[in-house]
Amino acid sequence: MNVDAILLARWIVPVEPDGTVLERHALVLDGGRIKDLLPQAEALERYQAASVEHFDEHVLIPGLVNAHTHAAMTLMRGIADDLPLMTWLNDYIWPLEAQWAGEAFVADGTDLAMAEMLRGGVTCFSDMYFFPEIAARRVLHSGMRAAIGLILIDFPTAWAQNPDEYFAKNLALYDEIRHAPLLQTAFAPHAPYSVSDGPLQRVRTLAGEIERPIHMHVHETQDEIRQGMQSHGMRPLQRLEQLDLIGPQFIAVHMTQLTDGEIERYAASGAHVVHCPESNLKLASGFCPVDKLLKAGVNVALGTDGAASNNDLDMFGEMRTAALLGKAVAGDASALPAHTVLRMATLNGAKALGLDGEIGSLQIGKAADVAAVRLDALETRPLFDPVSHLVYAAGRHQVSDVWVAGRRLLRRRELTSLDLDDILARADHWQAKLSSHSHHTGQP
Ligand SMILES: CSC[C@H]1O[C@@H](n2cnc3c(O)ncnc32)[C@H](O)[C@@H]1O
Ligand SMILES: [Zn+2]
Repeated sequence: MNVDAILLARWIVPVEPDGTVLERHALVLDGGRIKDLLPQAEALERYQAASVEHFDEHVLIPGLVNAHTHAAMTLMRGIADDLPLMTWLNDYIWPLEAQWAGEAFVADGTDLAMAEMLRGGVTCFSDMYFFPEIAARRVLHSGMRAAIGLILIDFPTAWAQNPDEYFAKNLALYDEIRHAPLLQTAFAPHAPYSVSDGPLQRVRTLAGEIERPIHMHVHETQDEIRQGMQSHGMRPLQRLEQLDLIGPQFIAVHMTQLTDGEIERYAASGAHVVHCPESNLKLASGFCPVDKLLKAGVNVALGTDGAASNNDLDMFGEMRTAALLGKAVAGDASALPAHTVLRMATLNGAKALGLDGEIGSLQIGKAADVAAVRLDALETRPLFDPVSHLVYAAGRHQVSDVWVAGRRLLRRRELTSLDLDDILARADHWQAKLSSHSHHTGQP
């Protein structure tokens, strides 16, 4: 039988149904999908491929899913460090965004983010940022897969002046890209402290009607809880429950402030969590009780958050931090073992986005979203367990190749769809512009 490609790999970690590591197997790709997964000799006997390639020092894994980011914020990497969330947002980030975050900023920042993510094995990301139609256009150009946030916030921005305009633009964007095979949309109301009840009720209704997830920052800091108690007389999660938002379509990002009762109710609701450990650590926001959530049955995915609070989009780093922090928070070295964390960074992200039928594991019939990671570097020798190395020892620079829907977007570390020199030149241009702003405002 004729197929597009056979990838002969030293190891393959399909992630589903369990933590099995397949040795010297072949991944057969055809028409953008995984056609087969079988021992190498059998693959070469059964299939004639346009391309047969050896990955003798590599492990093939499902493409990583960055389940929460603000892609264009790469252009603000390192501009406002060492601050707590609300000072960071109110005094630095929101004023900068008010001045600079227009169409060109979003296009250039999203390209920079996608170049960084592809070189780190990420094939799919869930984005939340202004001018989402521009991000969507850039994602289409790159060949990556993404869930584009249909954003909503109470205050006027360069993108929309009031809730009616936010909804009109979001629904027009949903309509425009609903048939693009690699693009999804998700409602993205910013946070409980920045979106009022009326617009949230409208999100609830629309999300039910057009069957889209709702992606929101929730319980990020203790301050958010205090403010919620003051303004609404209840904790933000309870308010969202009363607004009937919490259910299988809901994706709460951060969740560092949770009581045992809230964990129990959240698990029963079928809603998802995106854990962003590095952003939480850098902003000193708090600790998400990941082990408790997983044990309660909550689907917990992994995200980097934006590059202005992380300060990178490195899902390898995020996996390592999640594993180490998860153990410390649980007070249990057996919490968040390596395979669980790899699953959080792949299948759980896909599940949160409603894409687990399509991506997240190397299962026959799923889309061919794959990353090849070289494990012959001295930093990953000797090797007893490739999954252990992926989470605890490997770095993103060991990613050699990446495919999205069978299209090779990274070939031996070279980007094939994005022009790196041009992206870097545009990053330099924004560095110059934003530096003048910093001087003007006296910010660091
Ligand atoms: C409405 S577009 C997204 C909005 O979110 C801001 N943002 C980035 N990181 C965080 C975070 O960790 N918590 C809350 N808000 C965040 C970003 O700057 C945009 O204004
Ligand atoms: Zn965020």
